[in-house]
Amino acid sequence: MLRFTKMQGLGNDFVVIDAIHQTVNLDEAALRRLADRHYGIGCDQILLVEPPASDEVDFRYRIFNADGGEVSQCGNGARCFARFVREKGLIDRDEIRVETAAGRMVLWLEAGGEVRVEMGVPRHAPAEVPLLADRERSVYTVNVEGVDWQFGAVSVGNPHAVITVADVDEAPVARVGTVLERHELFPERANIGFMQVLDLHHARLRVYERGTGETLACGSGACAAAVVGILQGTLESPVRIDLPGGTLRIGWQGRGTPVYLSGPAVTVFEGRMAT
Ligand SMILES: N[C@H](CCC[C@H](N)C(=O)O)C(=O)O
Repeated sequence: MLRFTKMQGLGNDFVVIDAIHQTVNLDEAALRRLADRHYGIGCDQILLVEPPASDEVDFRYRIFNADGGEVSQCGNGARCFARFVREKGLIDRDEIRVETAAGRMVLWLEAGGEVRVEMGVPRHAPAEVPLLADRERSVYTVNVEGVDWQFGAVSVGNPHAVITVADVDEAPVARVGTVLERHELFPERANIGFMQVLDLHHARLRVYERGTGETLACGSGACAAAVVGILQGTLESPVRIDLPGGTLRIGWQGRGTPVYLSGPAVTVFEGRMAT
């Protein structure tokens, strides 16, 4: 039986598994079943907590989308990871250093119950997003079903395209998100954000996530939207991002500096599942 903890960050939900104190062998089919909301536990992503590969970090953690694909970054997941290792007594400090496939991050469990994450330095060059483009632009254009969509592109450890719209409630998230998530422009596919700027420090956002579909919140998507808005001159740090599941706070001081994400992380239930 596989022991797991169900967690959520603004409704973006996770199955978190301690792969330090139990042997975990989950192939892509097993991961998909685990994430399935009818035949399994149900979640947007699965997080595997592993021992550190070096003494410079406290843990390593791996991220898998509901489609079973492994990815390198998850902002809401990082906060839940921090809450998990602290609640399980796997660490007795509120500052946690972790390594993912995207690199190293530092997380802080804060007094008010929120978690702050240093998400790393955003990357803007097309080859680093990755995005097929001849050069870096603040705005790219793609045609979907006869309509030109303009977007900003950035990697925050995972690829994001951010489209600015007048009203996120009217945005064609599923129709356009489905096409763009797997568009040939994005060699590794992409997370597609639809952002409505409200004022210089405040925006609304919906995200069609790579490998999962639209989620109630996307932490890396909120970081990507804030970075794109700041570079396009429509936002200034700090930025409050309102997603369907709630609000995240982003700070970024500009190119070459890390982006910071703050928000909640909640344990929902513990369980065991036959795999
Ligand atoms: N779907 C994302 C991974 C999860 C990101 C999201 N849940 C977050 O909070 O950042 C990707 O394929 O890069």
